[in-house]
Amino acid sequence: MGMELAGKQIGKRIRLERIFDRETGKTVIIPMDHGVTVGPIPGLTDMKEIINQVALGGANAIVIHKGIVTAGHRGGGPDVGLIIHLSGSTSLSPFPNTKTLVCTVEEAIKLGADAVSIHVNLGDENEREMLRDFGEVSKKALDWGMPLLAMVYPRGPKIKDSYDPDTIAHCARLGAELGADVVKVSYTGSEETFRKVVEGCPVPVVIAGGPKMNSDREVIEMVKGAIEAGGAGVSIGRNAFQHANPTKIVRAIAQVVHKNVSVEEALKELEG
Ligand SMILES: CC(=O)[C@@H](O)[C@H](O)C(=O)COP(=O)(O)O
Ligand SMILES: N[C@@H](CC=O)C(=O)O
Repeated sequence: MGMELAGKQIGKRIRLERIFDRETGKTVIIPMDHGVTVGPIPGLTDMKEIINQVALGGANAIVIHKGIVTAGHRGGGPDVGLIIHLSGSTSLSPFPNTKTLVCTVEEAIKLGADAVSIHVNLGDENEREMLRDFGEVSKKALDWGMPLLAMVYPRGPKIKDSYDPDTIAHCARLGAELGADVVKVSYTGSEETFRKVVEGCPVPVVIAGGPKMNSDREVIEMVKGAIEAGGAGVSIGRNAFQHANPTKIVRAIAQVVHKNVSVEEALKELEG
């Protein structure tokens, strides 16, 4: 291995340590990029405040768009890893599932990013463009020693069940094969089926949260299932920032992710 390649790999490793807990090797990521997709939804009005609340709960990293970096930087409080999202699309578009690149790896570096993320929807009519973008971004990320998180979801006319375990395993595997350091996919609904996703993917897998659930128990059970299956953590947005007490729910999730506490213990944390 030449010096140049070794140097790049140490860059990725150092940055990954800012978004993964160094002791547990796991992560609690809170994505807050929804403003681009659906506008200023509840929970994401005051970005400084919500970033502070999830950081106080022990989040390891947040995902935000480039323009929010300045607006959301607190300059105080517990540090939280910064993942800048490179993809965008809106619910207003005739092609809401076609993501386009809205930021570059170089811009993210200038903004202080610890990692970048990209979103690809498999099965979309414009899948080929998103795959081409993915390949180009992963090359740039490797060149710059910048960790890459890939959010890969099955969304398109041929997708009958976007939670089908084999389809989600395909999404995770594609993320790793195209050069992501971490992949984020939907939870398959059970520990047993999610284990197959993890086993089929050579890089860490984290779960997305999905729409706001009806109870804390549902959220915690999902996190527990993912961790028991060998998942590397979570990337949960709405179920964290739309919770009545974001700091508490993030703390409870972090207890499961990093300490593997039981569902009951985590729920007690929420009551306390
Ligand atoms: C806004 C999005 O497009 C989502 O994919 C978001 O980035 C995400 O990571 C998931 O957030 P949840 O609210 O947990 O579904
Ligand atoms: N590391 C930064 C990320 C956001 O600006 C922080 O914790 O404030």
